Amino acid sequence: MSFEEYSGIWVFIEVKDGEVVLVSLELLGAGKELADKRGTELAGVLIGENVTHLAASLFEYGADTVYVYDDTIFKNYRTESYMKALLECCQKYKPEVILYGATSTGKDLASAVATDLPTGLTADSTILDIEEDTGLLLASRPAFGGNIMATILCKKYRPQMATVRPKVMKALTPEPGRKGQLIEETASIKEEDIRTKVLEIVQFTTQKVRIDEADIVVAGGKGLGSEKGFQVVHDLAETLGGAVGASRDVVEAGWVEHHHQVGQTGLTVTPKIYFAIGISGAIQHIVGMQNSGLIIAINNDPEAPIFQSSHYGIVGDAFEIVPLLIQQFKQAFNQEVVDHV
Ligand SMILES: Cc1cc2nc3c(=O)[nH]c(=O)nc-3n(C[C@H](O)[C@H](O)[C@H](O)COP(=O)(O)OP(=O)(O)OC[C@H]3O[C@@H](n4cnc5c(N)ncnc54)[C@H](O)[C@@H]3O)c2cc1C
Repeated sequence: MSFEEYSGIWVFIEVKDGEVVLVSLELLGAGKELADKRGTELAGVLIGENVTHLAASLFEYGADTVYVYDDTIFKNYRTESYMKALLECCQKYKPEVILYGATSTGKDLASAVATDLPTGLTADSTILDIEEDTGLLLASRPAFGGNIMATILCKKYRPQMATVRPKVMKALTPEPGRKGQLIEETASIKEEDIRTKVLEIVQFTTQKVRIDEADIVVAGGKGLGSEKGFQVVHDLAETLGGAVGASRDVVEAGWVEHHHQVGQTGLTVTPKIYFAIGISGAIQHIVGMQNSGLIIAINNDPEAPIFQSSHYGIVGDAFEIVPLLIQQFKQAFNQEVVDHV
């Protein structure tokens, strides 16, 4: 494999409900730094139905080139169709690096593309850098339960690929009117070649805010005793406009659905504030929330491991403390409203 043929930093642009998802803009910001270091171009790969108009905002967020696959076959995300488009684009233009958001779509697509190319893939990266002279991508991520940062290299294959957690990188300030090169492509895949059909998309209507996109996550654990006891978590989340998270034991008890679960076998969250209420702090939970901006734990056991991973700890009974917090937050918000009138 001749590495000289490969150049350019690419970002897979994820589209949801007709809009570019935030992590793709964050990756354009991160990708721009890598592209500048290598003196190469930054490109986005935009796949979907009726998506071509979105390219304009990608140029404003730093993309020099946008490759577009706009076709009804890409209406809903399906691994086979998106993989085929991206593979063909890779084979034609040979990028040095491809970045994906570590979302369920990004993770699925990246692993399929990596297997088919084949090349290496670093999952859930939180730091990206590149060697200016060799173009070797340095993708770092927490390993061994967050105790070390591992920097993973792909020395033998191109393109190098990484998925990156949402809310870790920063999007550039958009430059209104900035222009780039739009390249419209057509993939050779046909509907009859695709084994999966999307019959229905079911929205989770019970969850007002997604936990992996929320700025505030209020998570509760088995220490709350019952589904009724867990209501304090819903109450605090509602007061703060946050999302409800949970430990696996809570999900297994059936108090909330699996899409609330934080941790190794649930979602990874990086909110600005994470409340852990009645959660012991098992390593499988910690790996899913340890990169939160501010972690506040409430637990009646002063020796609970969760306190070692928290910025603030409140030792006491959640059923006494959480209602007091709700009361204080409500008073503070009311005061703010009064102050603004
Ligand atoms: C392969 C594998 C994968 C796993 N994946 C996950 C995962 O993704 N996410 C996850 O969360 N777990 C996961 N687990 C389970 C994990 O190991 C723990 O069992 C689980 O996180 C414990 O849940 P908990 O903290 O809610 O309950 P507990 O460990 O029972 O802790 C309850 C806590 O509540 C406190 N408490 C009790 N009463 C009160 C009160 N009135 N007020 C305040 N505090 C109180 C207690 O002191 C205790 O610290 C996984 C396990 C395995 C083996």
